[in-house]
Amino acid sequence: MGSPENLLAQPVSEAGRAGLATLLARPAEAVVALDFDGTLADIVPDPEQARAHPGVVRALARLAPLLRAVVVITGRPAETAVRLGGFADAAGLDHLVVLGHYGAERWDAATGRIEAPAPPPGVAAAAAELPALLADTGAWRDASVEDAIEAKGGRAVAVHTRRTADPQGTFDRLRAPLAALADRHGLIVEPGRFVLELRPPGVDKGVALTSYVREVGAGAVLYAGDDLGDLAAYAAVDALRAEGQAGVLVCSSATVGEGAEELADRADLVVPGPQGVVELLTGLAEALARP
Ligand SMILES: O=P(O)(O)OC[C@H]1O[C@H](O[C@H]2O[C@H](CO)[C@@H](O)[C@H](O)[C@H]2O)[C@H](O)[C@@H](O)[C@@H]1O
Repeated sequence: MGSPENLLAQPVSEAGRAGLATLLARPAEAVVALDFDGTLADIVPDPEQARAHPGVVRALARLAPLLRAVVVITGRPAETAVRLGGFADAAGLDHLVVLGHYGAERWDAATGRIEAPAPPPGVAAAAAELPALLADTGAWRDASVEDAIEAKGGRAVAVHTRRTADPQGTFDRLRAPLAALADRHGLIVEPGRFVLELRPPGVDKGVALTSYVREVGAGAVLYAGDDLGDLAAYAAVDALRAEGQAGVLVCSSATVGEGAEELADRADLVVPGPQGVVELLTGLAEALARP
């Protein structure tokens, strides 16, 4: 019989292989951190129709009890990710944490409660200007402006171009006007897969991940993501590795193109979308459960 590592796909980098070996040797010190859309949930045209890939809850429930912690870090509101993920009251996930809005919000399965700061000023005012701004671009002839705007619980507002006739062209044309709108209201623009999100500055997935790793005293971290917003978490894992911690960077290659190629280039391990992430999580659980 081979070693536990041999049950799993091998990272391409030396640092990734060392990170995986440490995670498997000392799982009680390890955190597995996961993005939601594109990593745990397949990309779909309507954000409200996204769901955790079948097998995610079962794979996480097998893995979580073997590790220090499992955390989901997402641009979605925490409540949305918990609902779309089916994470509430899931057996085996009683210590799951979901950090929503890039870390501004936190849901703990242990309490079922969400901690969230007051809604940031500027979001409501920026959102009120969006319909007219989007209509003026002329890009929404075949799609609805209302369907393009995701309210995100009043803490951010996202503009989706996936359902326009020219998703990339519309995305490119909107970058400058949305940056100006965000600036006028003290917000920043977070670009993603055919989405431009106006949100408050001051937090990102890297800040959220580092703070969580320190909170639980982890010595190893595996982070899996698929989009530009995950690059901050990649940088955080690189910084932790520079401090001597173990780290593995996983890219879920949910869809090719869409602007997130840098993630695949920087990853230690590329897996084919949420199905590949489920297989990786299941493989980790099986390797760790072996006597
Ligand atoms: O941090 P994440 O969990 O990856 O969330 C980032 C954004 O994901 C969502 O948009 C993406 O998924 C949609 C559903 O599959 C898709 O239609 C869209 O094109 C993608 O960009 C979400 O709607 C955004 O609010 C998140 O910020």
